[in-house]
Amino acid sequence: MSQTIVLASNNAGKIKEFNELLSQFNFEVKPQGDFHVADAEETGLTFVENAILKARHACAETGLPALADDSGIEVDFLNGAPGIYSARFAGEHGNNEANNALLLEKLAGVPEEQRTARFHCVLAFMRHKDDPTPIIAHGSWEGRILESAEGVEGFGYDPIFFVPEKGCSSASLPKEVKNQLSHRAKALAELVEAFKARQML
Ligand SMILES: O=P(O)(O)OP(=O)(O)OP(=O)(O)OC[C@H]1O[C@@H](n2cnc3c(O)ncnc32)[C@H](O)[C@@H]1O
Ligand SMILES: [Mg+2]
Repeated sequence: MSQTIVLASNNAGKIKEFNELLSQFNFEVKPQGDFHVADAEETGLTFVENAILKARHACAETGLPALADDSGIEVDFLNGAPGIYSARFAGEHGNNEANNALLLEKLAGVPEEQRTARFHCVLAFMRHKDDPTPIIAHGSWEGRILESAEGVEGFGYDPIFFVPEKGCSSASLPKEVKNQLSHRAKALAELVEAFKARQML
């Protein structure tokens, strides 16, 4: 399938990772910004609902198939917060520094074994805005919240997310390594299997 797919995201960090992860396929994936698509309203209560809302919005605006990613970090000590609200945890959408600072503050003094957390990524692929069977894929990545930021790679919560199997923050990993281990990489691998099952690849 060598077809244009709209990537229903305005997050530069995600778009970069998708370009790296999808380079092995022969779709042409263009970010929705190329079509001047603004953010969809994320009014869902689950990653799945929000991913569908974003994909449907991009399909409606462009008339093309769309792939959306709704993701975030779930912290056990905070009963799963910030979860679907990860992008706006500290109030202003996409203020990574404020979000990280607030998360560190909420975990101040909490011992290491209680700082467990995981990233989630839900992908939704829709062929058109009325597609009644979106393809949904999910990946997660286990780790814990550090006591201070480390590393300059990645985006979002990466500087404060400790990756046990590598012994460092996800912002300290080379992008190729994050792209092998991450929630997004796992979700994309699942999406590829679903595409194959539907003979779309
Ligand atoms: O909705 P779009 O336009 O895709 O962009 P967004 O930034 O609003 O994206 P989300 O609504 O899915 O919110 C995801 C939040 O989780 C964070 N996040 C998701 N994946 C991440 C990753 O791989 N590393 C670090 N932070 C991540 C990210 O920084 C955001 O704060
Ligand atoms: Mg968003």
